[in-house]
Formats: sequence, C-alpha cells, structure tokens
Amino acid sequence: MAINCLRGVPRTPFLSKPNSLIPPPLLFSRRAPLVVTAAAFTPMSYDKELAAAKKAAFKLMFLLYADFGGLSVLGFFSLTGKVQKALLQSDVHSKSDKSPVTVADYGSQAVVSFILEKELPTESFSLVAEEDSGDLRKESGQETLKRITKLVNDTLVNEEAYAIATFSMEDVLRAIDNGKSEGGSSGRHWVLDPIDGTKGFLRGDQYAIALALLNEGKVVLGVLACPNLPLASIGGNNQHSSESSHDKVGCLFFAKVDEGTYMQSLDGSSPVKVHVSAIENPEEASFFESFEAAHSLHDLSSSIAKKLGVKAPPVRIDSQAKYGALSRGDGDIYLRFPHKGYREKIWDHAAGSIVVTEAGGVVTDAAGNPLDFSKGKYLDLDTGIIVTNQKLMPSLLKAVRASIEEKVSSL
Ligand SMILES: Nc1ncnc2c1ncn2[C@@H]1O[C@H](COP(=O)(O)O)[C@@H](O)[C@H]1OP(=O)(O)O
Ligand SMILES: [Mg+2]
Ligand SMILES: [Mg+2]
Ligand SMILES: [Mg+2]
Repeated sequence: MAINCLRGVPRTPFLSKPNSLIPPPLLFSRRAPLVVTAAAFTPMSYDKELAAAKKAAFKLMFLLYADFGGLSVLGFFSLTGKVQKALLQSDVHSKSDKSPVTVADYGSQAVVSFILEKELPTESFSLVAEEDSGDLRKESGQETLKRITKLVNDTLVNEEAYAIATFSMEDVLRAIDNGKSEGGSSGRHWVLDPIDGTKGFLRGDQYAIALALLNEGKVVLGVLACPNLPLASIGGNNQHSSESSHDKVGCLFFAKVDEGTYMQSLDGSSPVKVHVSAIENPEEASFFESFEAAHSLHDLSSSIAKKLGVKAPPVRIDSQAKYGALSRGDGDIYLRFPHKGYREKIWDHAAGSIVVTEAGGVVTDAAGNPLDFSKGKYLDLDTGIIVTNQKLMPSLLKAVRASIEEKVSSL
C-alpha cells in the first residue's frame, strides 16, 4: 500500500453549576425568583484564559517557525531563523523512557508557564506538563540549561510589561517545575505538551505546541499551534486551499467549549471557523495515523480501514497536528493504537480532542467511551483512541471491534 508521508511542511453558552450555597427551595420560592437564577447561572467565557494561551502559543510559533525570514521584523530573534533552528535541533537528550527531549521542549514549557502566570495573576495556577527539570539540575545539564535560558530570554525580550530584565537559570528551572501538578477532577488545571511530536520536530516534519485548560475534569479550552502545518489542506479534499495558501505553513487552532473551533495563521489575518468533514461513505474517507510505527499499530489500522472499505492510503504525520488537520476536514478518521503497556498522557490529547469535538467531531477510546481527563496525568482507556465525524463513528466502531477481536483470537 502506498504511504503518503508529509514532510516539512455561540451555541448555548456554558453554564456553571447551580450555586450549591443556595438552598434548593429558595431557588423556586416567590420571594427571590429571577435574581437568584441569574446569579446561579453565570456563563463562564474563558476569554482571558484563551487570550493568554494564544499569546503563549503564538510567541512559540514565531520562535520555532520553520523559515523565520519574513518574521524577524517583529524583533523576536537575535539569530537568523536557520541558525536558531539548527541550534534547537542539535541539542537532543534522551529521557528515562528513551524518548528525545530538546532545548525547544524545555524552553517552550518555561515560556508557557511564565506567560500564563503573568497574564492570569488573579487565578490559582496549576499546570500539568510533560517536562521536568531533573536532568537540567545535574552538572551534565548546565550547558543545556544555559541554552534554554537564552531561548526564553530571546522569546520574552519584548515583554516589558512583565517587569523582569532577564530570566535567570533558576527562574527557568522554577517555571519548568510549575508543570508538576497532578491534575484531577476538581478545580482548574492547565495541561501542556510543550513540543508534541519531538521526533517530528527533529526531522523537520510535523509537531505541535498543545495547551488546554481543564475545569472540574473536563477540557474547556484548547490551543494547538502547528508551526509546520500548511495552511492548505494536506488531504485530498483541499477545502481550505487557495493559491496563496499553498506554500504557507503555520496554523494555530483554538477552541472553547460550546463555541466552535477556529484556525488562524501567522500573518495576522482573522480566524476562520473550521468543521470536520461531512463524509458519510467510508469508501471516500481517508485516515491519519502516527508517522512512527513504534507509537501506533499500523497493521491494526490497516485492518480497520480494509473492513470499512477505505480506499485512500494512510496519511502518516507526527503529533496532535493530526487532530488539527482532521478538525478542518483534511481527512476523516484518526486511528491510534499504542503498543501494549504504553499509557497515554492527558497532554497528548487534551488540546487536540477539544479542537476536534468543537469542530463537530467525536473522540473516543476503542470501546466508544469518551476520553476521561479527570484521572490525573494518565488517560485510563480501552485499547486505543479513535476520532472521526458523527456520521462515520458507528461504522468505524464496528470495524474497530471486529479488527480487535480478530487480532486477539489470532494470538
Ligand atoms: N512509545 C510511544 N507510544 C505512543 N506514543 C508515544 C510513545 N513515545 C512517545 N509518544 C508520544 O506520542 C506522541 C506523538 O505521537 P505521534 O506523533 O505518533 O502521534 C507524542 O506525544 C509523543 O511524545 P512527545 O510529546 O514526547 O513527542
Ligand atoms: Mg516527549
Ligand atoms: Mg506528546
Ligand atoms: Mg512533548
């Protein structure tokens, strides 16, 4: 089978829970009817939170953008883009699980942590994020820490409002360690994958900065910045492409609960609302899966695609860019079946899942259950993650069940 590998390249407002301090009979009494009801159902807009998350993601997009040439006028760079990019990609370390981590992963986590704290000073700050400072505190991590600190200072150089002349190495370590929260089902928690798809980043392929906010265990907003994703569709449908968008890369997706999903480019143009594809016939569908065979069972995906009658070859790309691409209808299905023993983390799916669901799609585990982000940093799920539009989901679930049963009985 030919493989398509991409390279380089208001509905009802959200209502808060009724105020539990108000005794239930009073809510319905004649003495205080309307006032209580209005106070009890204050809509939560998350406007401030979204603005802060977008600010952080845009800054990182500009910084990590594949070809900085046209953007240096904005004053974010002390180095030319190509040199900076080479530096970011050259300092690669291996974590205890053997996965790679770079100056960009650490730097991105520190920048997001600083910006959220500074932009939202009145809110209690909890961040569940992928990286920690353990290796950077060792003697062997000092050179890397210096590079990260320079990257953070270069990124935040124009932020006079933050009233910090320069960030020290200790400031950077503390900002990274802000990400140690465990999350859970109560209160608010930011969820961050500072570079999702580090392997794609290192290859010059797809990667994403993925930031989401949980409230009472539910994802209420998500921002997904994909610096290498073309503005034009990467699927066969090409519904968002125009002459000028063909060569442009750099897409930022954002979504708030019950308010839809939007996509914005780096050139300052207005956001456009996006929707998942409306395809109903699986034979016309195309599907995304991991570029890395070690991240997802490609043979299981191809068995599912065959059962569904999907004709197009898989589109294999790294990171949550798959969720972004699916949210604008570039493809119709995303299949993810990690190898046995792998535990999915919430930062690998929180932003992507709200971007897809607010665009009209459905995200479930292989048994059809919605993803539960309230259990701490891991997702506790059945076998894998499947994503598609509402029309295709019933037949996709049937094909997934049949393929998994076949696989189990062949063992
Ligand atoms: N062995 C693994 N199986 C599945 N996913 C993995 C594995 N190792 C790392 N990942 C994570 O999977 C995601 C990328 O998957 P893909 O590109 O295949 O969709 C990333 O979040 C990556 O982490 P990271 O954020 O460190 O890059
Ligand atoms: Mg990683
Ligand atoms: Mg990740
Ligand atoms: Mg990561």
